[in-house]
Amino acid sequence: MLIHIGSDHAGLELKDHLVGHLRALGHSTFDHGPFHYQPDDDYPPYILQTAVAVAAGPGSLGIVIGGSGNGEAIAANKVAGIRAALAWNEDTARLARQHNDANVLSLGARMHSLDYSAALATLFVDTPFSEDSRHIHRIAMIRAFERGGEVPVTAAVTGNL
Ligand SMILES: O=C(CO)[C@H](O)[C@H](O)COP(=O)(O)O
Repeated sequence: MLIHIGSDHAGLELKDHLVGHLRALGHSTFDHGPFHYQPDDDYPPYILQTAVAVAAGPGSLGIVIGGSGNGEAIAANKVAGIRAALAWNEDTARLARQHNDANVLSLGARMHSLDYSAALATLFVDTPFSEDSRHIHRIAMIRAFERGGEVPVTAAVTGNL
């Protein structure tokens, strides 16, 4: 599998660690930087470049990394076609794929050890989407909103009118 990866200064060490880890598992990686430690660099350019590459390459996945992973998930989710999920334990990493068909994993490098983050990345990459109809339906609603800007109306919402 091709995995695009990007970070900022706070995620640089983990990014480099994950590139080696994922390659050792047989995956291809595309490193979107940064390539040197600059303590005042900004995450949006690296993260948006990573997310755009994932959106342009169906079947590929992405991993974005910062100190918390919050801003990285926010930025990646601005790219059409991206479903980025912040994972902080095994369940959230697995469910991001099973329920959300997330194509980008966001990690907070300051929240976990290198080894634990690598375990979360492995889980994310190895877990398939469940293909359950309820999840397909919900993701389709998000995609329709992304494309047309229309908020889906549910039975519960209609009942409040
Ligand atoms: O996680 C992040 C964004 O969500 C950044 O990595 C974090 O904000 C960087 O912090 P600092 O500039 O203080 O090193």
